[in-house]
Amino acid sequence: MSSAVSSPARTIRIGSRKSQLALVQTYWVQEQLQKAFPDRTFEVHTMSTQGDKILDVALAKIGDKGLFTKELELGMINNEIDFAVHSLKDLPTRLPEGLMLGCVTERENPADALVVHEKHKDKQLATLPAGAVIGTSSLRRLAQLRHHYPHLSFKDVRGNLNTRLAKLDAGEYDALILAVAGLHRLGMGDRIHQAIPSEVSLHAVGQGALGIECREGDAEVLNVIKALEHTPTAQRCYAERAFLRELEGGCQVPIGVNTEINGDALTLTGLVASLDGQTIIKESITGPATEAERLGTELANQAKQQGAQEILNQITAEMRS
Ligand SMILES: NCc1[nH]cc(CCC(=O)O)c1CC(=O)O
Repeated sequence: MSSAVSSPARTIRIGSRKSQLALVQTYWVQEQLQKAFPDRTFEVHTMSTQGDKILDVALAKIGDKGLFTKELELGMINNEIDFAVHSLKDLPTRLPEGLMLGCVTERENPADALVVHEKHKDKQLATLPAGAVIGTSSLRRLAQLRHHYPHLSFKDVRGNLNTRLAKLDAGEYDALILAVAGLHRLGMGDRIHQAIPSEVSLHAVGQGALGIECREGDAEVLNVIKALEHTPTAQRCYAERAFLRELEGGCQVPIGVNTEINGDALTLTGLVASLDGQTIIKESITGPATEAERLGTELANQAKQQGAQEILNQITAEMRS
């Protein structure tokens, strides 16, 4: 007599960058999925991405999108891993053929944080001395802070969070701007000196959420990762990503967003700034949360009518020269 033995559920291979933040995020995903699917096996496979290797070039000058995602995407296409966990804000708005954004997890606080050198512990952004050196690699943070606080100066900073904080503490900078979410996830929330309000600086598209990318048509994997989807975060991020997708050109651009959901309505605010912080275009749109992408695209077109395209063209030209 033969007994029918069902084949064991296939092992699911999770791809991750090797940075400390990436690993914390990936192990969190693994743990949540293991709880939801106790009979399955989840393995973590780590890979270095281009962005982990090129540390001496200003991020804004590297026009290449997907700096932190390309190797993981190749891993999925070559069937070495089944899905990849990203900080959603590092995931390009256009994905390679055959891959999709399969899940967006619940967002942490998406705001940016001011982290100061010890000697400025009594100061805030507004009261830092003239010429204080703020470390940031983000054109979005640079442009918005310049607009509100023209007395500050800005210097590029690269490397993982620990490296950046060490440079701050060594006196290379007076303060840094970092994401609240990243500091919290690494247990460094005590370094947050001031959460920067959205009136001063809008956050990056997707900031504070994790995005899980997988192969299109892999229904088994898609079904597994969907267990971690947080619908309100997903709707907000789909609107934010559509806004960015419709506006961005070849390089990093100063674009910030804010989203809110009230009942069935989603409000998206989007901002495009010139690098000197002199020109700011800020527009809002409200509509059904179920039509998130349409809202994002419409808002982008609204911003273009207000002159966003000219700002972006000028930045692209400056970056190329
Ligand atoms: N580009 C770096 C990056 N990508 C994601 C985060 C952490 C916060 C997040 O999940 O949005 C950070 C660090 C930072 O911006 O300070």
